[in-house]
Amino acid sequence: MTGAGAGSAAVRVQGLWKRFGQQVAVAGIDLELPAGKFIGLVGPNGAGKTTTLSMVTGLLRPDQGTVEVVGHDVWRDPVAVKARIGVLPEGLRLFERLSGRELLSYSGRLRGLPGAEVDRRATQLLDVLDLAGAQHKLVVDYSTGMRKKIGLATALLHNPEVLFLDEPFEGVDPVSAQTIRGVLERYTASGATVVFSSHVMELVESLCDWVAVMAAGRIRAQGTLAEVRGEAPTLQRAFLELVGAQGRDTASDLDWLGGGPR
Ligand SMILES: Nc1ncnc2c1ncn2[C@@H]1O[C@H](COP(=O)(O)OP(=O)(O)OP(=O)(O)O)[C@@H](O)[C@H]1O
Repeated sequence: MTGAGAGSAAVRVQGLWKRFGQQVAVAGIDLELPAGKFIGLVGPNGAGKTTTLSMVTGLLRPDQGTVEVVGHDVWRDPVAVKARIGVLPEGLRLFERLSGRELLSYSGRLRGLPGAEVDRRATQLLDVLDLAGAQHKLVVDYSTGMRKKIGLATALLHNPEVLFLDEPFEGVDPVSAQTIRGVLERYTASGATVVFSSHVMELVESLCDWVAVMAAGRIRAQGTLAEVRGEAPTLQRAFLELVGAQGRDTASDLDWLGGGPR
């Protein structure tokens, strides 16, 4: 593994902004994500997680600010960055008319890997992700969980230094989630970095050793799980306090629901 070693930053974000018309999606955030960690970017719906990950991975140009991934500027040196990262984006687009095996072969060759090595890695990834039986099926016929898994295999095939995953467990059943989790744990144990977004706190708490909390386009807290949790009993409670959502009385807003007139 080259580039960022343990102790250095895998991702460094400074003064990052993104507006869509009047809507400020990301409001001048600074982030320093340590290398070799399992990192969770958490926040409520609309917090700006996807917009942030898109800018960090070179998919969306920021209005302002800089992003460095393993020491390379994402917008000045995009090829160097893209060679070192794997991305599982939101609303993953795949080549639907290829089989899972063909998709991996194609992706591996696009990445410049030798054919024999692509085949070797593809066989192992298909096996570990429980997709060996479906490898000759067209991707269009894959279920949601299978799509996430083949997307993950594609993102891992070139052995990236940093892996970015936008809601990797959404729509995934517990068995597939466990499989994905096992692969990610093995990957970070080798010194690589995983950055994933989620709004499922229990998941983040059980997987991550480092967390950044985002709300309304700003970073509300970042640090180790223990630092962000602070005195709160769970990350969920700390999160609700950080995003200012605790104590909202939904019951009185919905007094007609259930027992009232129909
Ligand atoms: N292409 C776009 N055009 C206009 N507004 C956008 C666009 N993309 C995002 N936004 C807005 O920016 C804000 C942040 O959205 P974003 O998708 O980054 O949030 P998120 O934290 O990923 O949310 P979720 O957890 O619901 O996916 C939202 O208010 C959203 O409506």
